[in-house]
Order: sequence, then structure tokens, then C-alpha cells
Amino acid sequence: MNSHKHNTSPISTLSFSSHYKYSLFATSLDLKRQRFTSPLLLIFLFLCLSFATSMAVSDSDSDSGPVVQTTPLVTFLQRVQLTALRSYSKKPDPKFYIDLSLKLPHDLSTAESAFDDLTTGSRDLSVPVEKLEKFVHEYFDDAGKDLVHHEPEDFVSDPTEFLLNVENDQVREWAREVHCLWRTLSCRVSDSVIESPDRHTLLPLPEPVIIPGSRFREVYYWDSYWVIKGLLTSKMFTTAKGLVTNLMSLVETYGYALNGARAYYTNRSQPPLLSSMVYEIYNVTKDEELVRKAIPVLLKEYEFWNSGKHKVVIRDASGNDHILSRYYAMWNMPRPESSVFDQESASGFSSTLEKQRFHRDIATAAESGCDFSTRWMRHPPNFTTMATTSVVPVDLNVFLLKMELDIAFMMEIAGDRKGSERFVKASEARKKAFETVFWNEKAAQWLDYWLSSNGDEPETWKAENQNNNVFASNFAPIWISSFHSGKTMSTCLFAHIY
Ligand SMILES: OC[C@H]1O[C@H](O[C@H]2O[C@H](CO)[C@@H](O)[C@H](O)[C@H]2O)[C@H](O)[C@@H](O)[C@@H]1O
Repeated sequence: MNSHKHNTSPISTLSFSSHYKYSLFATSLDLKRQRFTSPLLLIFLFLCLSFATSMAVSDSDSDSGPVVQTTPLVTFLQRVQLTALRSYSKKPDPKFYIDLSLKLPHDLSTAESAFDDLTTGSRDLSVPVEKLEKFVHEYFDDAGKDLVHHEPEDFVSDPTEFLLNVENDQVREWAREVHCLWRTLSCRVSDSVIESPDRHTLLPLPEPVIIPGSRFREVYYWDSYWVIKGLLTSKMFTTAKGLVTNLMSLVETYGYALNGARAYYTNRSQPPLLSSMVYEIYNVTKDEELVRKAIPVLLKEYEFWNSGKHKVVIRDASGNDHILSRYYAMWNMPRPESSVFDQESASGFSSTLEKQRFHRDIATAAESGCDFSTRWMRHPPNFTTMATTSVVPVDLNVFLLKMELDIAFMMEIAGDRKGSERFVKASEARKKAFETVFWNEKAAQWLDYWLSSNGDEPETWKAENQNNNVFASNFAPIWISSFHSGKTMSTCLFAHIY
């Protein structure tokens, strides 16, 4: 049992004014499309499908949570991916196949029918590697071809201004090399994506992008925060603003910033750091126009994280309700970019409901940006006990508290005093929730909270639901300087460590 005394945690020292002194820590795929030439077979198939459909509708044991459908191209590429994984003896990266784009003059239906011809007769869907490679080459452009190099206009190869501040020669040379990576990672979405989005899984974006590199050939939401911090150091303000414009366009289109700018990432977001990005840029550039543009977008994003399945209500012993948020992906199938892996991981579950719940918890872990941490496992390190949607995470709520303070700050700049006060109040309410739900005096940490129910209705706080394990995220509140400026925090932490 945790001792959860309602002593004041260091978070209570947080105030709006002190917030702005951050210290940063730093279809089953196996159902291959067959050509049924016999009318009897067609009738048989029709009857089977009708039966399966009626079963699905009456199956009260299937997961009823939200699902954002993906595109027909993604669904098809999952089949190609499965065949590739079954055909090569050394397993390729499944993401490569889901990143392919349809080559002109082919369209989806001609590619599908050529793929049917290729795989017909293969029981396990594997095919000779040479034949697969010929098919992929004929029907698809290489993964990554739909991103073209972009020379950032604000890049200076020898930025003396900040490099001269680095005294050590070796470190300065290393810093120069890191700075030069911007040119390697800078791209823009090709015109072909804008002209024919259905041929690509890459999503169109208005401004040039900075990608993480390696197998990640698209923009990622929370990576962009650190990218922007780096760009600001490199004095690349135009590029930094472009990244924010891209993320804002995703929020405007989808209602939230996607995990990444790919058609298979539309079912989830990532740690919400857009307001922090705008804040960092404003701090350096004092660009009020950016702030004014960002406010309505941030309000939309704020609503996403504080409504529907993302919102949870924890009731304290005095009957006060505390509103917090959790990660919750709008997906209950294998993640397309890793579908074979996810199917294998779920193979031990017998019911559809168990499999769907497991897949949602896996996709939700991806929404957390941390992927497969033992934080999300009911019985670590047993991967099949992933239950991410049942956790109220400390770090997510820190990001949201920061969003509240950032919005309040931005509204103040925009002259909206009332709006600003509303968000200060929202931050104070979340601060109280941190005290009640997360803070643990004995451990001197904020602990993740396990939900007892499905989180749809308010539930009463229980000390034993705090997760006693120590994770770096337990200390996420100290990201905001006033959380650790008080003596209480350092005293408690040192007492715990030594
Ligand atoms: O650096 C990009 C991101 O890389 C990891 O996650 C991404 O890859 C996962 C597996 O392909 C995918 O399921 C997830 O949705 C992607 O975001 C990393 O965990 C992320 O933190 C990081 O943003």
C-alpha cells in the first residue's frame, strides 16, 4: 500500500508567472484476394460473408471503441508486406513496404490484380524473392522517393555566432557536424503527393520538413519539439516556423496532430508538445502573428486531449472530481507498419475482444511516444499484459498542464484576458489533480495511476492503484522549473536517492 498523505508536493509551487522560466531536461492479411470463377463458389462466398457479417454485428464481445479507418492503399500494402516477410529468409523492415507509393501509370486495382496473380497458389503467401522484387519494382516507387531534398534557405554552413561560444576545438567540430545534419534531414513532400495523394501513404504538408532519418521517412509529432530546439540554436527560424505550420495543418485537418505524417498514423497522436514548440519559437523571435495563428489550433488540440476516451475523471475521498487525460489510440487492429509482429504478439489470445483490446493498447503505447515500456504492462515484462489505455500517465498530464499555461500566456499576448484566465484556472485544477492522484509523499515522486474501470465513468481514487515502479516519467513535472525550485522537491528527492 502506498502512503498517500495529502502533503503539498513541489508542484503546488507552480504559478503562471514562474512557468516561463523553464529548465529543460533536455482483415486478416491471410485472406488473400482470390478470383472465384465458379458461380457456385461466388454464392458460397456470399453466404459465408453474410453469416460472418451478422455474427460481427451481433457479437457483443467485440471492442466498441473508436476506430479511424485507414486508406485502401495502406490495406493493400499490408498484404505486400506480409508476403515480403514470408518470402525473405532474412526478415526485411516491414515499414519499408507500407511506405511504398504506386508507380505511374499503374493504379491500385491493376497493382492488386498483379499481386493476386503473383501469390495465387502459394499457401502461406510466400513467393520467390526475384518475382517479388520484380513486382515491387514494376508497381511501386521506392520508399522515400516521395520526399525530395530541400535546401533550407536559412541554413548557414559555418554559423560562427553560436559555434564560437564552444571553447573546446573537438566539441566545436562535433557541434558543426551536428548542425550540418539539418541539410541531410531537410526535405519537402514531392508534388506527386499533392497531385495524387491516394497513390501515397505519405501525407501532403505545406512547408518543408525535417525527418528523424534512418527508417523514419516522415515527420513525427513529438520529435519536432527537439528538432525545433536545435533549429533555434542554429538560428534557422524560418525552418522552425515551417515545422509548426505543418503540424498546425494536421490539427486543422484531423483535429489532432498525428503521430507522424503518414496515412497509417491517422488513428493516434503523440505527446502533445505543439504549444511548447510555438512557445519556444515565440521566445526567440517574438513573432506575435504566429501566436495568433496558433491559438485556435491549440484550442482544437486541447479539446481532443480533454474529451471522449482521452478524458478520465478520478474522484477523491471528499467527492471532488479531478479531470485528467490518458493516451487512447483510435485503432484496434495490428499497426500497419508492424502488422506481422503485432499479429504474432496477439496470437495467444483466443477471443476477438482480447485481440482487439491488445492491439489498441499496443497502438496506444505508440501514441505515448515511448512505445513498449514496462510502464504499460500489468505484469512486466510480459508483453501480452500491455494495458496502456488503463494508465493515467504523469508525463502526458505534464504536457497538458504546460499546454494550459502556454495557451494562457499566448492569449495574454493576443489581448484575450478572459481566455487567459480560463486557462490559468484549468492549469490550477490540473495541478490539484497532480496533488491528489499522482503525488506520493513517501516515494517523493509523481506516480502513474492504474484505472480500475474502463475509464468511461468517474472512479474513486485508491492508494493501491498508484504504480510504485520508478520511471523517468515520474519526474516529468520538474521540466517546469517551479516544480523543482522549492526546497521540498530537492529535499525529498535527495532523501529518496541516498
Ligand atoms: O523517431 C520517430 C519515432 O520512433 C518511434 O516510434 C515510431 O515507430 C514505431 C514503430 O515503427 C511506431 O509504432 C510509432 O507509432 C512511431 O512513432 C519512437 O517510439 C517514437 O518516440 C518516435 O517519435
